[in-house]
Amino acid sequence: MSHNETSGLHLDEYRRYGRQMILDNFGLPGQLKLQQASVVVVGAGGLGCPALQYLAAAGVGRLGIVDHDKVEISNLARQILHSEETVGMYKSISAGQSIRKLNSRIKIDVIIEALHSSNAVSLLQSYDIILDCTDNAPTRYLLSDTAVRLGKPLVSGAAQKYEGQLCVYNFGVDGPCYRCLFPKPPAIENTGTCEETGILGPVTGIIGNMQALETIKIIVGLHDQKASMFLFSAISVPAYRAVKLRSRRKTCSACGEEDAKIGTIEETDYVAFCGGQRPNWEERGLIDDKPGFRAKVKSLKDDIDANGNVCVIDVRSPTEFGICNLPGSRNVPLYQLTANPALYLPEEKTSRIYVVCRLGNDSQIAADALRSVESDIMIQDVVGGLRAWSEQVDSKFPIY
Ligand SMILES: Nc1ncnc2c1ncn2[C@@H]1O[C@H](COP(=O)(O)OP(=O)(O)OP(=O)(O)O)[C@@H](O)[C@H]1O
Ligand SMILES: [Zn+2]
Repeated sequence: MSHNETSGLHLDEYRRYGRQMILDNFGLPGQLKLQQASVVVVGAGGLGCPALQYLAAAGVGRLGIVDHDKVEISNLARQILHSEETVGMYKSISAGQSIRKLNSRIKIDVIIEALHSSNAVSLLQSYDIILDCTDNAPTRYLLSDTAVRLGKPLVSGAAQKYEGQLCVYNFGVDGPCYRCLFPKPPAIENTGTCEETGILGPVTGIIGNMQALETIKIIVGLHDQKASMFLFSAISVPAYRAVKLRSRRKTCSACGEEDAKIGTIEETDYVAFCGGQRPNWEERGLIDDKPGFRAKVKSLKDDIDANGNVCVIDVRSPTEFGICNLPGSRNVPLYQLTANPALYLPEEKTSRIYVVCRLGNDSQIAADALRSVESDIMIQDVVGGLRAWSEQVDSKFPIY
């Protein structure tokens, strides 16, 4: 294939990209800007897949894909670069393969790593634009702080249930960062994952596509550089809303004036900032260090096998407890337990209490509450809950 020396595009690429190149204010210069641009997409899930797909198709010259997770069958309803054949494969590899088939000219960096405060700057610094396609609060703050530190725009997407949001942070003369808008992390109860709250695939498709669109606009120079937040709700009329945003906050601890500043990214504990650990963050490799307060399902099983009767408190609702439960476990719904934890300490002598729920989040709250009234007994929540029990210990235990 011949290369057009004067323009920098291959001859076949005129045909390939012609439909976008003939647009007003796009032209050959726009296409060349895309070709020379580098974009890193953090998270190759519901948002990352469509974003990557359109960026690759449009001819962005270099794409980085950061994700440490593997493809699961439950991802296929929305994470459209993965397929039945790539279940079990690392998402970065699976997504990389898909977009490679779509566009063999572009450079693709497959990065199988979780973004932590220790590696964020080094992994992201060589790209022009950063896309936040992740799903958890610590990573959102980490990405925003890193974008501020590196002086790069952050195209951030979020989607849950029937709703989605899109915003470009740290862009333009005085565009705000994520911390300007959300100085405090969301309450822990409001940070559920798609697994917990549900999500409709096309909603992530819309937001992920818009992330690609905003990115292309920034690269080509079509973006008005005014800060706004785009809100989508599939079941509202109208479905779309945009809110103008104020400029950078002078007192912002990340992008504001010197004296209000947070410490370095490397020194910041983003998980602690977001209110402490959620078991699924640990399970999903988002946390480096592990506290002594939790038990893996396998150690609960070993304890039951060795000692027969162990003390297990199940904090799900009675209805859920009625669907399935661990033999010998005692049902104390979360709200009841947290209202008066002392009431639910075991009468018989025991050295250890396990607290379990469906997915391993409520149990952590309950274990904290029990610890606040009892310090002699080892109180542990069961990481991953009954879901993990079914997946790792007893495949006949129902998953619902
Ligand atoms: N710190 C991080 N570093 C790298 N990738 C991350 C980080 N945090 C989240 N991700 C990735 O972002 C993606 C988010 O996508 P999404 O929520 O659609 O997927 P999921 O977590 O597989 O879904 P589900 O909640 O249904 O299990 C995941 O693939 C996840 O691994
Ligand atoms: Zn800020």
